[in-house]
Amino acid sequence: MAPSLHPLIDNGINKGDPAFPGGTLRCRCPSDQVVVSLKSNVAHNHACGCSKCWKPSGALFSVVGVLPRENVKVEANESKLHVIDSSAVILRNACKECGAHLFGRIERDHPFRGLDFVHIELSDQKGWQEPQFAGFVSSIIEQGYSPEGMNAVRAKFKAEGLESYDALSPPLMDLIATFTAKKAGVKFANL
Ligand SMILES: N[C@@H](CCC(=O)N[C@@H](CSCO)C(=O)NCC(=O)O)C(=O)O
Ligand SMILES: [Zn+2]
Ligand SMILES: [Zn+2]
Repeated sequence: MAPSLHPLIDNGINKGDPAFPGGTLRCRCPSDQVVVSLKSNVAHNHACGCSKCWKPSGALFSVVGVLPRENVKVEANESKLHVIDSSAVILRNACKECGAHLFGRIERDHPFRGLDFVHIELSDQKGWQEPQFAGFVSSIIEQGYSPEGMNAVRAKFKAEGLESYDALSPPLMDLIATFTAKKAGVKFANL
């Protein structure tokens, strides 16, 4: 049987609406949900196989995108949120009761500081940007997925139209490298 990558990918990807203005995320509690409003669509939405991003049960990957942190606002039940690992680069604010991650924020000097990481499956609205690529694919091995199954995982992403990377997509890796180079005072030239 083909592995379950993520419910938003397994049965075909629904294209988002480029004009989608944003919407509301709710945690998975049956009542007193944590509610977060997002005032824009997400960008760089991707499947992530890393060990820290929140995955629905049974899925090998999370689906996570970014948007400017000023577009993210907790509207209800903020007291239920806690940071699950304060030593991580991305401070993931999760519901203490249901475990859903509402947003991840970076406070340290980092190329993605200013962007929050969110899971649009916590919204029941349609139009969010569809997944663009799969990142940190090999990381699922670190969580116990058999290395022999990796060809099937990458083939399934390909069949759904997504490239697999073992870190992030080339544009994001270029952003990280540019940040690192500028910080080190590197001068760019066409060598
Ligand atoms: N093999 C590791 C990789 C973890 C990792 O570097 N994850 C990335 C991507 S998360 C969203 O794309 C990252 O930036 N992590 C920073 C953080 O998680 O705070 C593993 O699987 O853990
Ligand atoms: Zn909850
Ligand atoms: Zn991740």
